[in-house]
Amino acid sequence: MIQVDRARPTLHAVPPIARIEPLTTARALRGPFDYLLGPGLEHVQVGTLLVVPFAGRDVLGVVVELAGETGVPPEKLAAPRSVVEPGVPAELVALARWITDEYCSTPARALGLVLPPGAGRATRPRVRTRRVLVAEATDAGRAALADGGQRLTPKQREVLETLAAAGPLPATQTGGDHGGLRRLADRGLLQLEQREQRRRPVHAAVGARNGAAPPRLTAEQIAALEPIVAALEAGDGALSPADRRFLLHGVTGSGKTEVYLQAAAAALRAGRNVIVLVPEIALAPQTVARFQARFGDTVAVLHSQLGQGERYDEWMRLRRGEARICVGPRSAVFAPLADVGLVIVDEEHEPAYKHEGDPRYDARRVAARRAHDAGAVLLSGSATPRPESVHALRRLRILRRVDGRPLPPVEILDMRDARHPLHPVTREALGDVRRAGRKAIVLVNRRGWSNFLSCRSCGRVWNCPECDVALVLHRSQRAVSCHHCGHSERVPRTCPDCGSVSLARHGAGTERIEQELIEAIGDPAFPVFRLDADTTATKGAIAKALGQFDAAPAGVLVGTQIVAKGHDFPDVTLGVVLDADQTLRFPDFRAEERTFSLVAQLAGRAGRGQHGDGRVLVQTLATDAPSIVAAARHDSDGFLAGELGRREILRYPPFASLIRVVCSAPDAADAHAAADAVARLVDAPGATVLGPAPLFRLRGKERSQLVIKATQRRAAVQSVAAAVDAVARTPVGRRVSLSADVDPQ
Ligand SMILES: Nc1ncnc2c1ncn2[C@@H]1O[C@H](COP(=O)(O)OP(=O)(O)OP(=O)(O)O)[C@@H](O)[C@H]1O
Ligand SMILES: [Zn+2]
Repeated sequence: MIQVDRARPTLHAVPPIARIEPLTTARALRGPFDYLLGPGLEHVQVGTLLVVPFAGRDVLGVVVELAGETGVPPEKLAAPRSVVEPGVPAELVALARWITDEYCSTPARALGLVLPPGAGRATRPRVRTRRVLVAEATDAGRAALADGGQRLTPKQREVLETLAAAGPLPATQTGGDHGGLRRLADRGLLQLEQREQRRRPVHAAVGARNGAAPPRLTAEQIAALEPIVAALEAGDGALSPADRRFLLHGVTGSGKTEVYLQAAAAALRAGRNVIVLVPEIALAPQTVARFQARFGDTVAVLHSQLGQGERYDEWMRLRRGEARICVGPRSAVFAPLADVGLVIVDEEHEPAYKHEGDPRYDARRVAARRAHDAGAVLLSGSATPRPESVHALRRLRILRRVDGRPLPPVEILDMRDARHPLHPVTREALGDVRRAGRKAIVLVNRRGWSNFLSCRSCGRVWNCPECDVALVLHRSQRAVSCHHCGHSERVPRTCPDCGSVSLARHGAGTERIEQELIEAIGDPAFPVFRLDADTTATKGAIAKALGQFDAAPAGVLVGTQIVAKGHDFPDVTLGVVLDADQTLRFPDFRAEERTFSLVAQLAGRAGRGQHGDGRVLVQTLATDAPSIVAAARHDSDGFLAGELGRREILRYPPFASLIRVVCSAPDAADAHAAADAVARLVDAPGATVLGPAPLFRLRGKERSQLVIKATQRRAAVQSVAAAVDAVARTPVGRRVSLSADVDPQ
């Protein structure tokens, strides 16, 4: 490896040079590095994976540029050792390089996002295509069966008959052994061949009711689809990039998925390929199933719950163009499709689009970038879009549900004097649903039994020893646990400070509400299903629970936010939100947006079927909160206008970009000093630095935070990245871990 002296470049014209980013974790080394492409490597392109000698060992590297000259004397250039197949498309290399700069990351980390499944840092691929030996009868073999001209043993006849009837079969399914098959192959009676076998992922199909035939669109769906299709059919350069970015803002139940499906069909007709992002694969079984029902094997699904072999095969199908639609969560934005013509972002308001590890990318922003680079149409959709998207994208409205029903009326229930977690009106309404044999959904945005425990005599509160937060009681596990670090201990019986045995439980989570509902309803024919992180820890559990609720003739689904996510159950007539202001109590500029979307999304689950109108109840202490009032009126335009006005005054996104820097260390003074040092170094036009401010202790680490508000995003990101790097190298910086998060959620 040779570091180029960029200050005094003496350029040498030489045979092809590959600029390669080695996939190492070292932050200090700044690539790319030049390597000489000798004989046998003429076919190397941008995106080719190569094993290269680097810092005394062999590492995997990605070609990011080809060049005809170099600043390194040619005799000092090393040569790559070997090519590792498959490589990645050049456009994904460009996307990864953009992410490096956009999200304060490193080239190796960003390139790690676009590699084929299984090709981590190892210099040898860990997964490959699976091959099986396949036997197929030849014409001679068929003739031998028919005229008996060839001598065949009964066993040989049986094998040939099987193959003649079934067509090509894996050798193990022919009934013959290996030697026997070989002998028949040698006589030309059958053909033996290694063929690729696809590992096919299986998906739970929840409620894919609409089969493969598209329904007739409503007038509003047609009006929304028209400009999208026009943009897909417009030639290159006919439209500006801004005219290719759409926001489908349709009320819950307005048939947005159908618009996506038909837009995808239009893209395929135009010869282009499609990426469909969903917030979380486990929460989107209906969307996945609808795409598969409509497009069959043209759809590949990519997500982390697949086995590595399945993921590899799906990735290869996309890479080779055998599959032309990729459906998946945020990482599917890196699908290796060529010629992408349409990128869909479903439920674009969902925080799951933000990746919380380095690189801390926002898949919505990456989707916009990828669409821009590919000349593709971007189609984001939601019933409760983010103010950012309303501000930036061409908005297409759908105001009515496909079934022509109005959105259900929403009542706000004042809980300020309540003694019981369920308001009397809520109890009554549940009774009505039970008598009518329908379904209800109850949202409690917190799992566990109660939020915290305190001692009635001395006031002690049980906190996590590692984090500054209260421990939550989980009765069935007989434990109190921390929802931040997972710390868990036995439920206390006495107070260790004063010895009192009188302990108070405060608040109600899903576990307690489940119990309250069972007691209040008291009817085995009206079951209560609970859906939260505790009941769905195992793979496939969410889809299973949703499937059970869907299949039940009647009942209640109680759970955390999961219950409000885009599900389409036709017989839900009541939706209830408990403690609706809980999300407002977070000190976060998105608190209003989150609260509005939670209430509006839950409201959207009710009254979608032919069973008459739905009803929605919102229990809250903050009956006047603008986000709750607006959601109760289904007034998303009013809410968005108010929210955009507020953000403009306060300079929050979309009127500025936010960058958050968190410094954490065992010692609070170190964390604060590091944050302070970063604050002093950040210097970019139009950027203001807020903080340092203390954050609550997490996993035993004291934390200090800065928030940078920037009007010139790129300059601010660069300045923050440089400041963080500089502070990390100081004595105090070595005792602190620093992370920079662009577009924090
Ligand atoms: N034109 C149509 N005619 C009849 N049924 C339709 C039509 N379009 C969509 N549907 C059906 O209406 C139901 C609701 O559609 P869909 O789930 O796409 O709504 P949505 O807008 O995505 O709602 P949400 O925002 O709540 O997720 C689905 O069962 C879908 O198959
Ligand atoms: Zn903890």
